[in-house]
Amino acid sequence: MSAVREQPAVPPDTGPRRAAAVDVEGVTRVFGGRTGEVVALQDVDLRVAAGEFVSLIGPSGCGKSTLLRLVADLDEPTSGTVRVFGRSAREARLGRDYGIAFQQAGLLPWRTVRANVELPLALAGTGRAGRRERADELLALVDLAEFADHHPDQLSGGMQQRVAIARALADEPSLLLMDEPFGALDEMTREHLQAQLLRICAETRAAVVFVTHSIPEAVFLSDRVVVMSPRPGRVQAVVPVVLDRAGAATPGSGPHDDAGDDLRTDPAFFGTVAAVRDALRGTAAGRGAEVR
Ligand SMILES: Nc1ncnc2c1ncn2[C@@H]1O[C@H](COP(=O)(O)OP(=O)(O)OP(=O)(O)O)[C@@H](O)[C@H]1O
Repeated sequence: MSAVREQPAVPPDTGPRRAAAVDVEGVTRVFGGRTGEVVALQDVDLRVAAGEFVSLIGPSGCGKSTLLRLVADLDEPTSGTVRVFGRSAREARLGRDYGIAFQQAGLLPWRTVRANVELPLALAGTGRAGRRERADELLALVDLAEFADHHPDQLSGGMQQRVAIARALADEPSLLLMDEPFGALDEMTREHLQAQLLRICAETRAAVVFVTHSIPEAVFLSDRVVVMSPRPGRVQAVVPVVLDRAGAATPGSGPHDDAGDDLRTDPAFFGTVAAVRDALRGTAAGRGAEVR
């Protein structure tokens, strides 16, 4: 446990100075309310390097979504700073530096599924033919090609989430902010999309900040798993994930072609799952953490 805790939430700066995808420094977020103040986050530091995949995990109410919302400039810290590729969170939002897929799909009900996926491309000025081609490619990726002309209310919750994931990927952002994007999906679809997400991130070199309640999901996807403590939310532990992803990606098997079964049965995978579980037990002892 102590070896795990010693891992920094801020990875060492290597090579020439390059802006981190996400740089959260000393962030506190206090919500005021009639029943008193809630310190959702206290003095949180988190640095996500360009191209790095970091998951946030922790008991319900520990501030994971709040942290993601601060990075996405959907909320502001009470104190501390948030920078995205060296810019303020607001500048990054205006510059569309990232794609978002949150728990609620947030699709526009009056647009077709294809038109929803095309939206970031339209904002980026991509021509009609290019938008359509890319949207259809992404809809095929999330197995929704035949629903391109449907409207969101004709789709199940899980299908809507998959549309939101396709939309988040449309403009090949260098940063993806994902809040339990696979939460409403069945296990097989979930594993398939996890593997697809890894493949896409490897191809596009996108950094990802990913909120989940699932320890195996966090370990399967991440370079580092950040374990947060219950209120006030803080970074409690950081568990590095060292898996032989390249070795598992042989043709016909591994995360690049199927659901990543080779990795999921690797002893190193189980060992890391156990390390995250231990870290969570440390943070959530007696508090009934909602983690699987
Ligand atoms: N807009 C708000 N106003 C008041 N309190 C809030 C607001 N948003 C979040 N909180 C509080 O901040 C704390 C952290 O909430 P947050 O949603 O970030 O937790 P979480 O770790 O994402 O939880 P879960 O795993 O259940 O989704 C909670 O106590 C919550 O009640």
